[in-house]
Amino acid sequence: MIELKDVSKVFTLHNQGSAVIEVLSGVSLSVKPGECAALTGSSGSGKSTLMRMIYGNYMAQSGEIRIGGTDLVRAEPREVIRIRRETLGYVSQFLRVVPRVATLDVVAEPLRAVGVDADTAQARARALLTQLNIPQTLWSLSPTTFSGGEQQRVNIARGFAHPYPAMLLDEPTASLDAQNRQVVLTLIEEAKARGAAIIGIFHDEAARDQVCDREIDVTGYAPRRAA
Ligand SMILES: Nc1ncnc2c1ncn2[C@@H]1O[C@H](COP(=O)(O)OP(=O)(O)OP(=O)(O)O)[C@@H](O)[C@H]1O
Repeated sequence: MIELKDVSKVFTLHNQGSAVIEVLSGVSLSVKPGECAALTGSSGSGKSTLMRMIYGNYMAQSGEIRIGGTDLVRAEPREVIRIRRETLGYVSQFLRVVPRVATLDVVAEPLRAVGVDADTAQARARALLTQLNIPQTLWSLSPTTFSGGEQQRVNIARGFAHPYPAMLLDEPTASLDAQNRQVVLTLIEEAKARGAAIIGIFHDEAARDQVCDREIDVTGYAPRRAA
């Protein structure tokens, strides 16, 4: 479902004398439906960079990034947007708050975007917000003024609303209390059970051990330096 072949990433810092930072080279990996792989490796090894390339936020210099058969490295922007809407979900730690939109609609939106009717989408949003312990009194308000932890949970609810066949999770349990952390781990296990292919970054080792089937050490893709 998620397949990378010989992917590399070089940053060129045009505002700093065109300094070149080689981060990753020769990344080849494949994650099957129902499988969760954790990206590991030391700080600065390129875990977030790899995740952002798979989502299409960073351009890969070479190689192929296939999501359900489509190569995102060569896809038209319109196709990338379609894949993000239908196939590839991304859950980060932070909610990009949409001004003036009620929390219930923020969470239901990914389902509405793929054509699910309003009642069904809102029912799913209500179930997720309840599961993630967001008080009902907040559902009709915009999450702009919510606490950091509440925004994070709204973001997780939104990220799990649509059953994406592929998902990227960036520290989904960071800074959650024990109860909500367990809810997120259950959502990940449910996503795997329905066949989602998942790649995640988890600094929370116990969470990683509970939901991930294997680890991919990104340090192994450091570019070879000339001696
Ligand atoms: N937008 C960017 N422009 C230039 N360099 C970048 C950019 N993003 C990341 N880098 C560089 O790429 C390298 C890898 O960074 P990245 O954030 O992917 O590491 P990481 O493994 O996720 O680290 P951490 O565990 O500390 O979050 C670092 O040396 C960083 O400076």
